[in-house]
Amino acid sequence: MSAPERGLIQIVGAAIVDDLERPRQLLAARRTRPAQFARLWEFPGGKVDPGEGCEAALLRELDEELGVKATLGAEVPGETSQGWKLAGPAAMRVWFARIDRGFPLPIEDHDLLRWVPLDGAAGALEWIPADLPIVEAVSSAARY
Ligand SMILES: Nc1nc2c([nH]c(=O)n2[C@H]2C[C@H](O)[C@@H](COP(=O)(O)OP(=O)(O)OP(=O)(O)O)O2)c(=O)[nH]1
Repeated sequence: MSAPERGLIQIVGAAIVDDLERPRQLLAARRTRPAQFARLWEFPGGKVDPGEGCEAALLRELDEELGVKATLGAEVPGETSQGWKLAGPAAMRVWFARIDRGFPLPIEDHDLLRWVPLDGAAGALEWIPADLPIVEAVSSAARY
């Protein structure tokens, strides 16, 4: 996995879908903090720890935040090697993911989880603004 470059904070996020082969539904999570993002919807995930690989970090975050063991599918490629540019000095790599074990619950950082149809997902919820192009890319990557 590529190490963080040029001081950008590396974030990883999961587009959890009902089925990696024929995705129809996306699992969105509503943040509780900080104030600027509270009540906005996002991809579960978080910061990559120093020395940690991006995919390992994402699997760890999904376990901590939602209580699930997941398998990652394809990456949703962003504009840079560090993924999609977020607000501030941060970028997020995003992978499709499928839950293998556990029922997803908002254990940490979220107060609600919701499955939304991939078709129209960007308009279905109030996403973190930086996530909108990512949600659109996820929806179109899943179209077949
Ligand atoms: N997880 C996640 N973070 C996002 C998304 N979009 C977006 O702008 N962000 C921002 C919000 C935060 O500033 C940052 C992620 O940090 P975080 O707070 O989730 O990471 P963490 O759980 O490891 O945090 P912490 O324990 O160090 O506070 O990226 C998204 O879709 N998912």
